[in-house]
Amino acid sequence: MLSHRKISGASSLPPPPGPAGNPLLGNLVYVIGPLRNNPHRGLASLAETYGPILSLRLGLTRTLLVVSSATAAHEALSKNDGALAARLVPDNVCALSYGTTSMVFLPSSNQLWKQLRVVIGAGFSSARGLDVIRPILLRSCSGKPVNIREVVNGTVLNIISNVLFSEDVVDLSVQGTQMFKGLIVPVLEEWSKPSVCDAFPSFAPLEHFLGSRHRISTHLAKLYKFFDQGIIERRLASSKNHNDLLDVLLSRASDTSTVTVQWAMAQLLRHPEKMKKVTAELATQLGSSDFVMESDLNKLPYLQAVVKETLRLHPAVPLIPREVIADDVSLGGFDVPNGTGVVVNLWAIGRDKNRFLAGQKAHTVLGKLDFVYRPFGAGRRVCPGMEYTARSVPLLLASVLHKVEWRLPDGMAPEDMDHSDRYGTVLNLATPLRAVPVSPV
Ligand code: HEM
Repeated sequence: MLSHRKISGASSLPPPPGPAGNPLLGNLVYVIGPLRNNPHRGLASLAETYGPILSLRLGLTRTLLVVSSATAAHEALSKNDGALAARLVPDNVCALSYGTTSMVFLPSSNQLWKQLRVVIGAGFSSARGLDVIRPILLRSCSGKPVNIREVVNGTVLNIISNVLFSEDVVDLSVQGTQMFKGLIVPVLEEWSKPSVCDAFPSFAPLEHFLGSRHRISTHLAKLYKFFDQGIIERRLASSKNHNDLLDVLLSRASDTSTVTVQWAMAQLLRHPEKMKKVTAELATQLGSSDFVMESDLNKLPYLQAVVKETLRLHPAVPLIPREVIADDVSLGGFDVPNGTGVVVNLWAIGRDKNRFLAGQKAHTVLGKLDFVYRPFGAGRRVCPGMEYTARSVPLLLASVLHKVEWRLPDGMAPEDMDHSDRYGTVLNLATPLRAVPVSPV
């Protein structure tokens, strides 16, 4: 549940601008209405009217600040790192006490949070696990359409579970992926939606018995059972932190990487001349070698730029939710009281027309970008998978592309592809990407 802290005393600074709201509900109707689906787009268009720092009121007491420029994000996440080091905890993640035990939501002062960051940092800083990318190449160039997400996801889950538990979660030869996805998808879907309890905590008991909290508890219980009795039982049984690490595996690590590879493939299929350039780079640099190795990556600057550009246009985590936990905080010259929720809109920042002249056109500024737009966040809560992803996602993309020619199914033209997105726990393609792998001539 969103915490309701005491608002600090009067400030001489003005509050940020924002749309007028109902006296009782504030902007709540807007937040659980038009902003419920694709909030990254709705918030970006509000920023066009109200500027890079705007405020929304939820109910009588809760204020949400939306940050939509790189400068304001830097001020929020880096300069005010300590003051904004807490996560905004939405009501929906409180089911089965998830929000109070998950590393993603624990306060940064919590001992378990500190321990888990060390565990993850150590596990993901080594090259361990990356060799399981190879099975992607075991697929045949069948000439039949395949779902790119499914091609990549089983492998990603195995990379991550190998790093965390030294064991495969998904046996690629059986249908483990499907079973796993069937259990996790409903949880992720529910988590991504705002709840009326975010503004009115007193509704929580009702939600607990009838609403989304009840549904999430049921789904989560099934998922925990799957892991406790399932494929990785032996290993996890000896790990004291297994649910905490499991949470990282489920909610953060696997879908973010999969969806990034999927978006990169979508952009390349939509821009065949860029696809040609990236596959030519692979052919020149890797020659007859069957597998892409991590050591090959520094010979593939164009492919690396494709990944960066993908993260700019389609950040897997488009909104970063934080909460102010200190007094006397100001952002962009506005007063930001203790207890204010702050949402950094990475999607809007990556498409800032003043900064990226290319606007929404992908690949035209390839190579010139660095992570200035922060697709992994910043400060003490920066994504602990950042460095690992910088190695694993290019390696995954290279493995999908090397020695395979990908075509759109059913004679579809690149301009007919559906490029719209869908906000969930990660920013996904609204229409799953299907393509046909064939052996290159
Ligand atoms: C394309 C891949 C990924 C992207 C775009 C991404 C993005 C992000 C972003 C934007 C945040 C919020 C950071 C902030 O608040 O400043 C985050 C947090 C997090 N990420 Fe990632 N991530 C990716 C992959 C991974 C991987 C592979 C892991 C596995 C270790 C991971 C684990 C986490 C965790 C545990 C947090 C919460 C950290 C905390 O609150 O202390 N992520 N990620």
